[in-house]
Amino acid sequence: PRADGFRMPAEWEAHSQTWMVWPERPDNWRLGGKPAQAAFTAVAKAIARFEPVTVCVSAGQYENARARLDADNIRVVEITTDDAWVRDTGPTFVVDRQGGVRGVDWTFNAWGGLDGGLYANWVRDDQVASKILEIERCDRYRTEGFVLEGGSIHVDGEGTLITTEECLLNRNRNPHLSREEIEAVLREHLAIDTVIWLPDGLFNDETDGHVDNFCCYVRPGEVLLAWTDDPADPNHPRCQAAMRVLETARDAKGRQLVVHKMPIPGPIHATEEECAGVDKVAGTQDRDPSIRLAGSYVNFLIVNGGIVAPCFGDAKDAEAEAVLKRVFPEHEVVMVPGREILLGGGNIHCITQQQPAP
Ligand SMILES: NCCCCCC(N)=O
Repeated sequence: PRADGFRMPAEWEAHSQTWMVWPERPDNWRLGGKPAQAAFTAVAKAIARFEPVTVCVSAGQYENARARLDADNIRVVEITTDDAWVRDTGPTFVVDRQGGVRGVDWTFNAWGGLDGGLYANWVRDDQVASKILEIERCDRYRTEGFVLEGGSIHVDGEGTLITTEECLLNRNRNPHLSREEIEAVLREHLAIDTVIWLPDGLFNDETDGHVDNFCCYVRPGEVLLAWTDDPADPNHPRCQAAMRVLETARDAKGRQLVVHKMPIPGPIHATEEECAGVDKVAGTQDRDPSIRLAGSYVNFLIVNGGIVAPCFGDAKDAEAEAVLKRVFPEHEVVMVPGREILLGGGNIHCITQQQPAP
């Protein structure tokens, strides 16, 4: 893409729409996905206030999804997928200066394949990016054999990318490549010059520490980092290590970074009842009340003129909303319940994929 004049725009640059996929697999979503479908519907309707939304759904759920997504700005199309994480299975869109929009179709292996992956078969999810690009008639760059999820990277649109070593250097993604070789693929595909490597992402993040659940860009030169001051919290050393990197980093323009802090909700755990509603299937990640969930207010989506962020019914919800309003004074901040999405292992950024305007 870089050689063709394309780059990955920042999330705050104008969108033509946002993509989502309807949840249903009963071994990841409790009660056949019904509570998650309600949560996804609320997210879709919140986004649709700011920009068009396309929701991809299976044939079996088409009629139900179409009926429940009853808003003008929401289109519903039928495609087959394995699950509903379009941040990771969808294309990473790239744009040029002449109004061109194309997509990078990364190889997907369910967050680790046979070495820690979250479900046993991911062929359909590895096809999602190309199906979306077909629907949009966008040209496609396929990175056959290079595994990456969109949730594991954030860019400032000016040549800098932030990611985590925990994910991109994990042996279950690209064990055949060195850090330098991975950086070279990112530089070429996204037209970035500098990679800022945070050591680890959020504690117990089943994606192996996706950056979109831990640290994101607010504007060029300014980032938002999940933060705790509690030395007893297992996130404490992770936050400290990330801060040390961010304080000494220089971005592609040579800027030092301003680091805004975002509180971490919880600790949040699934209840016995919530876990009882999830099918047990060999090869699929198990759900247990003893496991602390990787809840994060950083896992929000920037849309045209708005911020759509998760709330958790947590004591820190109000503080999180205030932080978002402070760092995004030009955007309308909308908080949408995120617990049902978190029970599936991610949140609002993970279930969305923005398509930049030409
Ligand atoms: N159970 C699968 C969870 C995947 C979460 C995706 C993400 N970007 O966080």
